[in-house]
Amino acid sequence: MDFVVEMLHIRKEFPGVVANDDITLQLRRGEIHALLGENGAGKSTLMSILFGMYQPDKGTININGAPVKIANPNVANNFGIGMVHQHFKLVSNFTVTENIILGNELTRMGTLNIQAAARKIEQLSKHYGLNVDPHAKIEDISVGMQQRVEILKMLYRNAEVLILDEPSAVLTPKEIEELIKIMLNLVKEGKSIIVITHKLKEIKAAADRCTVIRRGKTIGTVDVKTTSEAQMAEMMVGRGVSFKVEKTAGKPGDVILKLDHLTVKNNKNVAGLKDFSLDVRAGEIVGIAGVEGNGQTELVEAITGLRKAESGAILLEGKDIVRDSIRERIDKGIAHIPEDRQKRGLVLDYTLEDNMILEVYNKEPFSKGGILKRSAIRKYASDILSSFDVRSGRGPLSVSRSLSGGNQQKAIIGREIELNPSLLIAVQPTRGLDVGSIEYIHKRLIEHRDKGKAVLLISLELDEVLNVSDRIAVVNNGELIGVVNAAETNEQEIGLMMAGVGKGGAQ
Ligand SMILES: Nc1ncnc2c1ncn2[C@@H]1O[C@H](COP(=O)(O)OP(=O)(O)OP(=O)(O)O)[C@@H](O)[C@H]1O
Repeated sequence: MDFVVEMLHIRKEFPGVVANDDITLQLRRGEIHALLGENGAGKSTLMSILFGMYQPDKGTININGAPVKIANPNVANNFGIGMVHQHFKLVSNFTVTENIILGNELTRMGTLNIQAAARKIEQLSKHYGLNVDPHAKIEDISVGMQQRVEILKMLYRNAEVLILDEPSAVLTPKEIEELIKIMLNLVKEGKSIIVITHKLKEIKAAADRCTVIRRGKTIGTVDVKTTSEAQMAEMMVGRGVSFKVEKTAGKPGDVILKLDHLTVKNNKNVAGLKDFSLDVRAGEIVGIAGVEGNGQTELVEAITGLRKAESGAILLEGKDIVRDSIRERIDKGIAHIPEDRQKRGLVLDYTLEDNMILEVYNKEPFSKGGILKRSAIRKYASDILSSFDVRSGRGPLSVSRSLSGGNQQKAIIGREIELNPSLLIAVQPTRGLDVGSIEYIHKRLIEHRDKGKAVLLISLELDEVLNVSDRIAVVNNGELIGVVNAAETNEQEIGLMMAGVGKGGAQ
């Protein structure tokens, strides 16, 4: 068999955790190979080893049949291996071309030949159907386009093996479709791809084979065509997983959050949210459906106090909070699971336990007279971490940065739900989570609702909005297009409304 990469019996240990325990993955030339596993199963670690960022404690890597040592990412590049990380590594005020050639500059007699580089990038972009403008600035292009720049960066360096780490987590459904097309184009041209993803649907649509790992161990490699989504999910989690969200009808009570003709400016200083009115009641989950960038960020930031509202009112349990500080809003009962877990959700260099008390450290029993009470903090944090199954090497004492992305997300969700807020704002709560964790988080959101609390769910996953919400408010271009009952609508109707067509009536 023609394997371009073989990772055989790989072991990698971190303090307190064996991230990879005898893992084997063999990549055939010209295939798309999915790497599937729960949050913290060891996927990123394995790929970081292949990309030369970590050295394995045991095991061998063969490239084109010959054993190699990949000392660092430059060596990986020289072996034809490229990687697109979950969090892109682009300089936002540089152009596409400048980013791509960074560290690999074409020079002619000592001067940078940017035109030649731009021409090469244009050719590559055309050849692989990427549609990237080499002269655009990173800060002006969409996330999907930025990801293509990362792909181009690999191609520019002649990568033969492309590693994509959860590439669809940041994309809109349409961008995901385009990415799948691009991946299929790449393998048609002879490249080989390893893709880490939690989305079984995408594995079915794009991958040839799938290797499943669980808690650091290989469970097996399967042919995607002949294996169902449910079978793959079961291999991954070790039990059957329900894809359907179980919930009874909501029992909406008093209005908890009232948005009254709210207008909020976006970063470009024009109205990103326009004259927006919506009620969220106790005992209900209201989902916001919309294509990314249609006012969701402005909406959430105005409610949480991260952004000023231009006009209109925000009432929490009947009282206007528009002029309240962020802390005052938290104290009044608003909790927020933010979209960007690394920037807004966690202080990455703090321990997990310190992150668990970010909003309450100044209260008893966590501090008294300005002195932190460690034992109370540790107990509080440990309880959240075990109830949300946050897996890490040293429990509450783990540095948050060392956690896998999905476990970071679970820690944030646990912290916010534990505040028992009257209004929980959940933005993309299950982004990057495995199917088992998604099932659990959905259950907890519904439990929170059933305690008589209000939940505002903002998600780009239409399935999630449809399954979890009681009512769905659709936004387009910063305006409310309509509100519909989740039980009485479907993907088509919501999709049309997201495009700005039609209005529901369940306000
Ligand atoms: N640098 C590190 N130091 C200590 N522990 C680490 C480090 N990197 C990873 N780990 C631990 O190794 C385990 C595997 O993590 P890894 O990031 O490989 O998981 P993953 O499968 O990619 O998860 P996810 O789907 O959540 O991204 C986790 O328990 C994580 O906490």
